[in-house]
Amino acid sequence: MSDRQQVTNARGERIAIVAGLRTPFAKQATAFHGVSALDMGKMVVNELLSRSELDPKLVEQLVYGQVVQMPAAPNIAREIVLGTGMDVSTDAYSVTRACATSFQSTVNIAESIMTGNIEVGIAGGADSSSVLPIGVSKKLAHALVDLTKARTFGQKLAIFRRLGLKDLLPVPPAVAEYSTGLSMGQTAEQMAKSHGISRADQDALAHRSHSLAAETWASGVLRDEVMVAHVPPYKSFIEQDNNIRANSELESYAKLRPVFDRKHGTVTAANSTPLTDGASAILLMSEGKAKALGYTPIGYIKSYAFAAIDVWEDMLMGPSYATPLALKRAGMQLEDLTLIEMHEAFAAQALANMKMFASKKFAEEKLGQSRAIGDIDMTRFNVLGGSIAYGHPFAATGARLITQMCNELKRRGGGTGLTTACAAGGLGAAMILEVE
Ligand SMILES: CC(=O)SCCNC(=O)CCNC(=O)[C@H](O)C(C)(C)COP(=O)(O)OP(=O)(O)OC[C@H]1O[C@@H](n2cnc3c(N)ncnc32)[C@H](O)[C@@H]1OP(=O)(O)O
Repeated sequence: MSDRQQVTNARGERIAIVAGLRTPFAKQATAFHGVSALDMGKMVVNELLSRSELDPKLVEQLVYGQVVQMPAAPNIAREIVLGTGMDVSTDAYSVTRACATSFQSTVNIAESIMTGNIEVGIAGGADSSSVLPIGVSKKLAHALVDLTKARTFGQKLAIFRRLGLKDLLPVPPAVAEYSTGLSMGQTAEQMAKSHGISRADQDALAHRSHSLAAETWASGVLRDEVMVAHVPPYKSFIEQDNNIRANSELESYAKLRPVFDRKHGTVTAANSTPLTDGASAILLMSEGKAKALGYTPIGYIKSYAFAAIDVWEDMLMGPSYATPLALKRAGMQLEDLTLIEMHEAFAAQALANMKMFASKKFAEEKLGQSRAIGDIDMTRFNVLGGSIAYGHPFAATGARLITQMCNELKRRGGGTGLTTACAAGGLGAAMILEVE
């Protein structure tokens, strides 16, 4: 069996990315405070359809995701269809793959096109860190269920007596690994220590990210892929990501105290992604359908791969496992790529992955291959800045990376670009895009 992946339908047509769009990304409890992931998802899908001038009836499937679930609307994809101008007969389902969720939704639509089940679909993801499903303690939840079964006043009183004051406190969702209890930030600390990533290197990468993202916004190129979002009840709007720091001084990064290991740590608010609100969406079609409808795709999917590793150590190392698979499936080496876009969950995580890309030992011991994945040339790496600056609404990030990569490759006259992300659960995603 060949290692090469055939990302085409039965007619040999490629999977075309026709357009991509996102809302601006806003720091927690700022411009999108009170706006749910579902509402942001509706905004972006509506605007994508309107900008594409596509008859909604032609969209056969919508696959969407969110990481922090809204219990009242568990199938966010279907709610988007029902809450926008889309046709009610558009099939819709939701997926989750933690921070790689919109890589997954994009692949789901691509695979539906590859099998010939559909010709046109929309993928994406949204997350809100401001509208959260605040839960109750396990003891209170247990008691509330028991209360529904209690028949007498005495039985009800006995149930209340089991509860202490702290059992009544609300419980927000944790940005932590379920099976280890470690937060993502603690995992980043762990990776900084096991891979010898210095505080100075982390701060320098974060500073680079902000500086490049600020330059990119100033250049005006993001206007094509970032909508102006009018925030319900439509008294305010946000037109630009609000976490990016233009003209920030590297010295100010060094002054911050570490957050996740206050005594010996190196991971700070400045070299981590902030908690963020936002949504993104991508319109995909078979190459033939795109052509028939008169669209010029912004890119095509050349290969993709997902990988999974253990969660106890180096859990955010997914790019180092998924990338070699995607490269092999594309029949390429790292140095063949025009650009590389790696999700920066934390500077420590991105730098640890970059170090492992260059390590022959890692390749031999962990990947079973004699050659290192390759040295990352910084002139091709996250050239427009990364998630540390733009922010990271978990499920929306993958589609941001894919869209931004296609548009930047196009501006550079075409080529191939790798987009890759780590995700909770020890997962990794990689997708290689080609642009003419
Ligand atoms: C697979 C994955 O992607 S895993 C990743 C999942 N995501 C996460 O885990 C989110 C991680 N991030 C977080 O939890 C939070 O952003 C934290 C805990 C790191 C920081 O939260 P907060 O303390 O609320 O951050 P906040 O924005 O208030 O910044 C704290 C301080 O640092 C300062 N600061 C932040 N960034 C910078 C910067 N780039 N330069 C200088 N100062 C900065 C702020 O101005 C603020 O200063 P102040 O206290 O004087 O006002």
